[in-house]
Parts: sequence; C-alpha cells; structure tokens
Amino acid sequence: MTMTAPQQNHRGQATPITVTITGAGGQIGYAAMFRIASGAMFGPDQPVALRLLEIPQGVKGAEGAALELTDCAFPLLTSVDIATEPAQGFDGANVALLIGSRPRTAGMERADLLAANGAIFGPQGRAINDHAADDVRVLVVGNPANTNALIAQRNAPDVPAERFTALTRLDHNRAVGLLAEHAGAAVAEVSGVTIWGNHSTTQYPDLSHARIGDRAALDVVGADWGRGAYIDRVANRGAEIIEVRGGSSVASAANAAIDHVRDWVLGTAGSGGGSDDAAPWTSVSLYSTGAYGVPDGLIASVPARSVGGQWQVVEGLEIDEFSRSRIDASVAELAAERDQVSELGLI
Ligand SMILES: NC(=O)c1ccc[n+]([C@@H]2O[C@H](COP(=O)([O-])OP(=O)(O)OC[C@H]3O[C@@H](n4cnc5c(N)ncnc54)[C@H](O)[C@@H]3O)[C@@H](O)[C@H]2O)c1
Ligand SMILES: O=C(O)C[C@H](O)C(=O)O
Repeated sequence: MTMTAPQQNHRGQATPITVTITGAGGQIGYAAMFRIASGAMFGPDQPVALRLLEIPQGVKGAEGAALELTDCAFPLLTSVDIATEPAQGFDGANVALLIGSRPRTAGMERADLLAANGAIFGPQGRAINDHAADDVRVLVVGNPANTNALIAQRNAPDVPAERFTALTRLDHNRAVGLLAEHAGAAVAEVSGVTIWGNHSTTQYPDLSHARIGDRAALDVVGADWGRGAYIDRVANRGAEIIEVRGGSSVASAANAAIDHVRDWVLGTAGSGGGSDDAAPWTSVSLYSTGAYGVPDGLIASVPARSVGGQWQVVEGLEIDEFSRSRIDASVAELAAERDQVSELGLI
C-alpha cells in the first residue's frame, strides 16, 4: 500500500494509519505524539491511531500522555492504545517508531550496551515480523540507532529489509541549520547536504555537493571551515545539547523523526516526490545494497529521496579522496558494531 493519499474504508471514510511509538512514556515519545496526532506526520486529512508501547516502569508516563491526548481533542486521532507486550504494541502497525532503548550508564562497557539493546530490539523485530501490517515502515531512534535497527531487521526475516531505517535526519537538519547560520543564509536556500555513515561522532556531514542558493556551499563558507570545524560541530551537536541543556535533545529529535516518516510516506519535502536528478534530497540510514561502497546489509546513512513511498539512494555523486576516507571511517565503525552484535549472537 502506498500511503500517498488518505486510505478509504468501504464507507468512503479515511482509514487511520496506525503508528506504534515505543518508549512512549519518555521524552522524545512525548514530544512526538502530539504533533503526530495533530497531522504533522501525514497531513491534515489523514486519521491516525496511536499505540504506545512501554515497559512497566514507564507505563504511567504513557498513560498520562494518553490523558492529555484526549484533552487535546485532535480531530485526526481515532484511538490511543497502551501496551507493555511487543506483540500487542505492534499489532497492525503501519509505522513503528522505535524510540525506547537502554541508555548507557556509568561503568557500562559498549558490549554491555549492545547486549542490553539486543534484548530490546531482537524481540521487537520479531514482534514486528509477526504482528505488524504488511506495509510496516520502521524508524529506529533509540541509540545506538543504526545497530539497533540492524538487530531489529535481522530478527524480522519476513519484512522487506528496506523497511528498516535509522534516524540520521536529526544530524541532517543540524547540518543544514548550522550551515545556514554560519553563512547568514536562509535554511530554504540550502540543498545537497549529506550525512554519511553512523549516528555517532564518526558521521560525515558532507558539503561537497551542497549549495547555498546558486553557489557551491564550500565556496561560500570556505573548505577550511566546511571540512574542518563544521564537521566536528555537527558530529558533536548531541553532546553540545546535553552540555548546554543538561539533557539530550528531545524536541529536535522528535521533529526529525516526523520529518523522516513524512518524507518517506508523502515524498521528499520540496521535491514533490519527483525523481529528477535536481530534486532535493535528505539523509536517511538505509539498509545497504552496496551503493557508495557501503557493505551489503549495514544500515548506514546515505543521501536519499523518497519517491512513491520508497527511499531511493541518490546515485552518481562524485566522492573525492577526503570524502572517501571520512565515509570509510564511519562505515568501518558500523561494521565493527555489526561484528560485535554478531559475536553476542544478537543477529
Ligand atoms: N537518533 C537520534 O538522532 C537520537 C537523538 C536523540 C536521542 N536519541 C535516543 O533516543 C532514545 C530515547 O530518548 P528519550 O530522551 O526519549 O529517553 P527517555 O529515557 O526519556 O525515554 C525512553 C523511554 O523508553 C522506555 N523503554 C525502555 N525500554 C523499552 C522497551 N523495551 N520497550 C518500550 N519502551 C522502553 C523507557 O521506559 C523510557 O520511558 C535514547 O536512546 C536516545 O539516546 C536518538
Ligand atoms: O542521546 C544522545 O546521546 C545524543 C543523541 O543521539 C543526539 O544526537 O542528540
């Protein structure tokens, strides 16, 4: 099913799109659900049914949010269900936002973090496989997002692999916003920015093909900055937010998740869903089939457009030596994470 227009039931009423939000009692879930219910994800004519999946410790937060959803009287919101079992939470899901994850705590090794998240994303992948709608689209937000998406995908053998994605739209939006700010340009003038690789500090925010209006972005801002301090600023923006705010990004993460799914379902913003070579693109962590030398099966960030409800990698971009080494470094980190979760028997 392509969800480019509201679906209709036999009485001619639009059928709701079911969105499952995991970690719905947490911060990003809370920031996302009201905007989804108000129409920000699928437009002003498409009803939405929400399923909120939490663990028992977090369920009160989801219940409280559900009370507030009622109090908003959103015309597009047809139902809110709360679940603590993945089978129930993903039942009939058209869109699954996997936000809840196990954060790293003091003294935790990376292998412990990957194992703890494997215990979440393996069973959730299996539940999606067995209970979600045939057209399910999955976006993983919970960190380490790319590898959690890989674990879920590998546990859902009946779901087409390309339906599992991870969020690098926040990094993309940060890259666009910080570039526009530095150049004194409007956000709407910026195009052609790409985030490559992992949602981590090894990511490569690439301005090689970026434009500000009709000028090459690197000519406007200079390669020293665009291939130096800019990369570090974007890649470390999450830590900057934590330092300044005293907590990790919430509203911008929820906003990016909504942007990602909206573009996936309705077509890349501003491109009208067109596939012409000049149409704008965004950055999405997609299941690799080998484009740009990313090994098959990794879920890595690439430039992509959404056409007809499907992501398409932007092909044919020239990759110079500097970009190649940055992409390879981040992809190598993803491959190492894949090897670790493989050794732990999680995939
Ligand atoms: N990819 C990105 O760009 C990006 C950006 C910001 C944050 N994040 C990540 O998003 C995640 C959520 O952030 P937050 O601020 O909302 O955290 P939070 O701690 O406020 O909320 C997380 C919620 O998930 C729930 N949860 C834990 N395990 C669960 C499970 N198995 N099933 C269902 N729910 C479960 C918890 O009970 C909690 O309510 C974190 O991993 C964070 O690092 C990712
Ligand atoms: O939660 C974090 O560690 C940071 C988050 O991934 C972010 O990019 O803001």
